[in-house]
Amino acid sequence: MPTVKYQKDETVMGRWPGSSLYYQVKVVGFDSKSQLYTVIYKDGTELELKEQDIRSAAGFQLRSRSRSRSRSPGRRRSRSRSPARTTRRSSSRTAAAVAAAAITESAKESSRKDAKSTLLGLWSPSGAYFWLLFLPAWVLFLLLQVNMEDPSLVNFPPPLPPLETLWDTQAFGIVILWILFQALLYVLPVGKVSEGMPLRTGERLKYRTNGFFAIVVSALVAVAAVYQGIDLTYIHSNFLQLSVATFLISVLLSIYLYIRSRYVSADQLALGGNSGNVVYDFFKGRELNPRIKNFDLKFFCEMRPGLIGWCLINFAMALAEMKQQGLDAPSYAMILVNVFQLLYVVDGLWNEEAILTTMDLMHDGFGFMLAFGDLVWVPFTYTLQAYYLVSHPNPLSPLVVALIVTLKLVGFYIFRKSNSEKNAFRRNPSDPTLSYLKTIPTATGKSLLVSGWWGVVRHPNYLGDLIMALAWSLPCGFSHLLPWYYMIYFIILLVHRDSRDMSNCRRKYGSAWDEYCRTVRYRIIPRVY
Ligand SMILES: NC(=O)c1ccc[n+]([C@@H]2O[C@H](COP(=O)([O-])OP(=O)(O)OC[C@H]3O[C@@H](n4cnc5c(N)ncnc54)[C@H](OP(=O)(O)O)[C@@H]3O)[C@@H](O)[C@H]2O)c1
Ligand SMILES: CC(C)CCC[C@@H](C)[C@H]1CC[C@H]2C3=C(CC[C@]12C)[C@@]1(C)CC[C@H](O)C(C)(C)[C@@H]1CC3
Repeated sequence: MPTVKYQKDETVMGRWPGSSLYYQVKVVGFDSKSQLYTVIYKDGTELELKEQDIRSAAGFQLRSRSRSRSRSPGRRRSRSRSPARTTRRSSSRTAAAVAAAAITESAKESSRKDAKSTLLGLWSPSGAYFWLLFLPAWVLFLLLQVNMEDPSLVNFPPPLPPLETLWDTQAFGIVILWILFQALLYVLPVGKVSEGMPLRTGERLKYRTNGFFAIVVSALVAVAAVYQGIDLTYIHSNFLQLSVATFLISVLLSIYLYIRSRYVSADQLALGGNSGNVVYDFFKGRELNPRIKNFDLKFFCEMRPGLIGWCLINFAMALAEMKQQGLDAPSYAMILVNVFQLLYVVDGLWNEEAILTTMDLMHDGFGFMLAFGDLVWVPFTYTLQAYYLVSHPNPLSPLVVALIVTLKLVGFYIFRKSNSEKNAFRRNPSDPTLSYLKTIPTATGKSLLVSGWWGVVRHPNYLGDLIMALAWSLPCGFSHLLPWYYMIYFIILLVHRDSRDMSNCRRKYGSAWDEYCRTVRYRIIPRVY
């Protein structure tokens, strides 16, 4: 290739199509007719790139550096502290360092865009201050409401208990013991070891996916505790204290996560949460997969203490209902809420491997938002329906029970089938059992499903999840808005996640994504949204 800019076998930086990310690639050829270079990425993906999407490795690094230098003094200070950056500086000519520089620059650029452009500034730096204060206050508000005879949004401010009663050392100890117990179950060499999706470095992390084992052991321990005379209704009567203790743990964990993220190499950072704004980055999380040896903190927190805790709390609420209302068995409504949510959690743990292809695991950093979400938000707000039923009975006829069960099963079917279809396809695109599905190839080498569940709407799994959420609220009746809180929150969460995912996919897949959106027109509800 005598007249072309980049030579065969040269190592250069190639732009990932549809994104602003540059990765190290090797030039394998040039087609003078189309004026396209064929390049090969480290993971073996071969693509054709235009000259303007390629930069020389050395030039790229010089540009990245000079661009960063012009930034705020705050950022200049942090440069000299981070070991990742020290590595880059000391071995500036190595290809790995150039790749790290590229990733840091892209991560920052993507973070800055993210920080600027999202829904109502929700995840903007100033939004982060708001959410940091609002989320814990909102949980407190809900928990104070649910105990009232007539919970209502207009009870504002709800009567606050004396501040000193919110702290309880015993409650703190119980939460710590619970987390340690779950950690112990997680590290036991029982169950399968699964591989995560390839990281930017091409590496695949290993995860012990023994969540089903963990919930079975936890259930046996809970039942044994009841038979030993341990009063689990303690959870109901000390709910506020338990939630405050867990909140404190989530804050300490987030501080630890933020500090450690300052010392990891650039390729371990998530693409969001690295804007340079401390509060925003603390909130969104900087490190993609924080691990202590093989112990994956994000995976553990997302799948274990909060999720299994949710079921334990529901069970305790059923016992509290029997105690408070003098029943021999829980009410139909309480049984439905317990069984439905238990099924949801058990299904998540049974298919634990599938979590490895979700947005949180693949793309999001681990910071306050997820730590708080996993440890506090899930167990203390997703249990509101069961908590509500303890003091607000809602008798159901067998016909209504049958209708609600049918609705739940329909939702569950859509949710499970669609998630399994995508998970199986992402893990093995040439899986013979999926060969009947139509796909669109993308420039990244990955394809998009355009038939089957993912051809009905762009997020069939959200549709199933929403139908299930409806079935969780119906048993509580229509007297108050509070048990419908989950449904309302969930609509907002999923609509926001959908739009976040849409823009990420557009950035990743470019025109192939547009084609997918033209073919599959609706996002979550066929013909409606
Ligand atoms: N209960 C709760 O609080 C709660 C909250 C949130 C989510 N969830 C549930 O958690 C599950 C995971 O949700 P998620 O938000 O992580 O999103 P998801 O729908 O599991 O994942 C989105 C990703 O799937 C891939 N994808 C999208 N369209 C595709 C297509 N046509 N063909 C192949 N791959 C495609 C894309 O990633 P790649 O192309 O990069 O693979 C996209 O980024 C869902 O079932 C959701 O309902 C529950
Ligand atoms: C407002 C914030 C505090 C929002 C925090 C969001 C998180 C609580 C959720 C984000 C992804 C969610 C999720 C599950 C639980 C809730 C989240 C962590 C999940 C583990 C529930 C069980 C399911 O089967 C699931 C594994 C599919 C699911 C994955 C995503």
